[in-house]
Amino acid sequence: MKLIVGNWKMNGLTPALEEAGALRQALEADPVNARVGLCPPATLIAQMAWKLGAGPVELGGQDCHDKDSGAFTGSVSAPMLADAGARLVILGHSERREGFGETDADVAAKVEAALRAGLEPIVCVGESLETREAGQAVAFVTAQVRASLPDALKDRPFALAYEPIWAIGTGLTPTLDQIAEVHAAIRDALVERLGEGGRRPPILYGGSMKPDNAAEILAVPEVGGGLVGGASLKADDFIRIIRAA
Ligand SMILES: O=C(COP(=O)(O)O)[C@@H](O)CO
Repeated sequence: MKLIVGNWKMNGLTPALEEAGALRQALEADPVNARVGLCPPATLIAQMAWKLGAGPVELGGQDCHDKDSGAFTGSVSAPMLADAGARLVILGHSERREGFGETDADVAAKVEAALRAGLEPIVCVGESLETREAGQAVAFVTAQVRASLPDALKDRPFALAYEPIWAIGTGLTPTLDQIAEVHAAIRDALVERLGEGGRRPPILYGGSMKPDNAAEILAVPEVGGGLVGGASLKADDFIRIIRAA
């Protein structure tokens, strides 16, 4: 079963809760054979948890601190996300790695924090355009996989997300062959890193996934779902992607 997760990034005020309600209603009226997650800004998680109830949409955070509590002004911990109603958390997104200087070691520490809180991490990796043009995409991404995943993941549920940085929010996407090549390499790196535990996690694709390209991307071998940005903000678009799964 594919896992389709929406990442609202820093978008969404209280009225956007209606989109989550519309998503729940649509999926309850016409269920899909896919797991669906939504990661709104932290400020909306608790209200959205009421809106979504025990329905078919799981809630997630977009980041967490690696400590459970303490003097870290402005940060949100994994136990806080879980307390608000989240079950998932996106970690190591390129917008965190690039914009906030997060290293692979930082991401691994956050993954451990997420696991302590009972959250299911979605760990993001992906290369820049410069790295791809230098022919280093596979080497770069598999190095990120090896260094961002702590041993604790061996027997815990989690997902990987391959998100080429140059495809995020640009309307550009890799070719299907390029996606297949990187996803196969990620699977090999997962098994090398975590043994048998590396065979199970879904490897999502993210980066300009839209209603009109979702079906072909989701059909690529080893693509276990999608991590969707802009197209998850409106329930109608997001539902079309979910139905493509
Ligand atoms: O960043 C992502 C892709 O964003 P798009 O707007 O879909 O290009 C991914 O994490 C989903 O947010």
